[in-house]
Amino acid sequence: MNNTSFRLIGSLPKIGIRPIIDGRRKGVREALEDQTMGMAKAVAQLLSENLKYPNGQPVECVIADTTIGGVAEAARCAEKFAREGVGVSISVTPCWCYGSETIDMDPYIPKAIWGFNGTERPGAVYLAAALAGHSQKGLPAFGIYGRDVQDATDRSIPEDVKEKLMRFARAGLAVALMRGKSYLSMGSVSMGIAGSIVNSDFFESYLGMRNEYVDMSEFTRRIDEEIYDKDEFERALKWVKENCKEGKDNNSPAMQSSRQRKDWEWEFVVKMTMIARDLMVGNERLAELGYVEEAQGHNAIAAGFQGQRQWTDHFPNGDFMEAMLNSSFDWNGIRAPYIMATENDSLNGVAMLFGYLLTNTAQIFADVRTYWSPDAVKRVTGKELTGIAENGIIHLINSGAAALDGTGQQSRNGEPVMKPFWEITEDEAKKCLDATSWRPAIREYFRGGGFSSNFLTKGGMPVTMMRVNIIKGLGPVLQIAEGYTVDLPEDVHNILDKRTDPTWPTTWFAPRLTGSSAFRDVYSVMNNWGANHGAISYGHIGADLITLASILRIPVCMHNVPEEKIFRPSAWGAFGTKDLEGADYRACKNFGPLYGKF
Ligand SMILES: C[C@H](O)[C@@H](O)[C@@H](O)C(=O)CO
Ligand SMILES: [Mn+2]
Repeated sequence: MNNTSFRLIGSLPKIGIRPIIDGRRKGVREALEDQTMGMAKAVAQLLSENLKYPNGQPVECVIADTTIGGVAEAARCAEKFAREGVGVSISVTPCWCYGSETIDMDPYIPKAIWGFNGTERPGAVYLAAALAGHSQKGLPAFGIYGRDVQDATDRSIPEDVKEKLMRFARAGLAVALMRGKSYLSMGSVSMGIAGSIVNSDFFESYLGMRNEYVDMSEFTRRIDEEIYDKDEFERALKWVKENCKEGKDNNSPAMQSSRQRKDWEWEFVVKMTMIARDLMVGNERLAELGYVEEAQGHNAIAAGFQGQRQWTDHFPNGDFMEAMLNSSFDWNGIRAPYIMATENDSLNGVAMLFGYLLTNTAQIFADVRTYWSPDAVKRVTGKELTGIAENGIIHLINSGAAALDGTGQQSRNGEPVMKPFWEITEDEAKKCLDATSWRPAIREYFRGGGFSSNFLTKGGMPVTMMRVNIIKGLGPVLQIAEGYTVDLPEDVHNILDKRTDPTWPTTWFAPRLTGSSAFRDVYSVMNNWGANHGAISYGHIGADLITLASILRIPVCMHNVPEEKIFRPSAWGAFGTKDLEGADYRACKNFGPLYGKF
């Protein structure tokens, strides 16, 4: 296991816990000290036992030195949190306390309040008063209030409260982790794809991120001038020869490259992979080799590679680089994935980043290529779609950036999964590699050659497809479709796959239908998708995405998450409670992007 790959600059954000108390001494406060601090400790324990940073370490919680009964203690807490690098705050209280005198006023820190549901003391009354204060001051906060009354002596956290604490903490940490990091654009706009017109106003205002841009000629420079670790290169090439099997060449004989050229292409794409990684996060070895500036990297938590067409018309394509970096393993062992968008589609890169930061798992990048209705499948294969595929399927397929974790060759309790890197075994990494062949790139598309990863995702995995789009005059919106990967009968798969580019990785996706609007049927899901790409994350993470989007003030324009799981700041209720989607738009517009005007 190797956790050095998440080596971005900036310490990992902690979760700050603020125990809030009734400030009246000589009876009230003293009687509440233990219970209040007890709640803070219980929340800290819950979160640090259950949440992990992208490097696999447990999330760190910091509790204020004292309970907070008034503004002086609130200020001391804020000072401690700033010193400790707190990025997310949770206030807890079992009693009445003084709203605006005690709340967390930092506008950039996502915040939640848990008000104990008891009646000896009115924790819920404080919760309501503090949330009203937050709303009135334009500092939206999440309210957490257990469904069932607890006894004053009960130190446990009820299940419904746990679920909300965890959902808020995962989303809040994602916000804090991306802040101050970069999206590195390698190259420019790919084939006119709007998502690769990288929009720094969006990254700065909505994500608190910055943009770095390098020309793809930087790859040529580093290859020609040998600005990479040559020892690592030798090791990497040997590993690639042993672990990455070259697949059948689908090019016509006249178009096929010579063995000698293919061997050169392999060396070239391995170098590209190392160089892209070094550009993203730096590499101390380069400083030892005399390249001190290059050793720094761009502090990139996500990146994109233009590839098509100027690069791929001449040089080997970026498929190997993108697929390997997005995966949880390479010649350096099992490690955190690097988030990289193909075709420099930064908006899909952001969706991948959301999925990654919420789950710590590798992501699939794909074209949302074809809706196959049951009738169309019947017509071309003579077969009926059955089971979860019975209403039709969507073919997710793109050369490039799908992580090899997307083969579905990792497992938990006998089921296919995509795991955080620290849970992946050597055997599972090997299985993902064995399930992948590297097919010489189709030269009609990729004149410079290269190798495309080819695999078929195992069916039966719960997954979430997501996508950010920017709409002029409105700003960014998020789309979410939860569903499952599907196993098709082999003959059906072969007929459908051969109609496309069978050298690319395929995921058959069946969204979960709700019977209404965009989820009326599978066709409507495809028809409502806002762009050519989607990012696919393991698990049903739609509820977490909705919480995350609300913190960033990105409205969700399409989702199939059950209403009881939707958790947004309490102020959202003031924009309407009947039509949650409309209320989300109004609330996001009213509060505006977290980091300032778009
Ligand atoms: C090879 C082709 O240009 C593909 O890369 C193209 O269909 C896309 O992926 C567009 O998003
Ligand atoms: Mn594409």
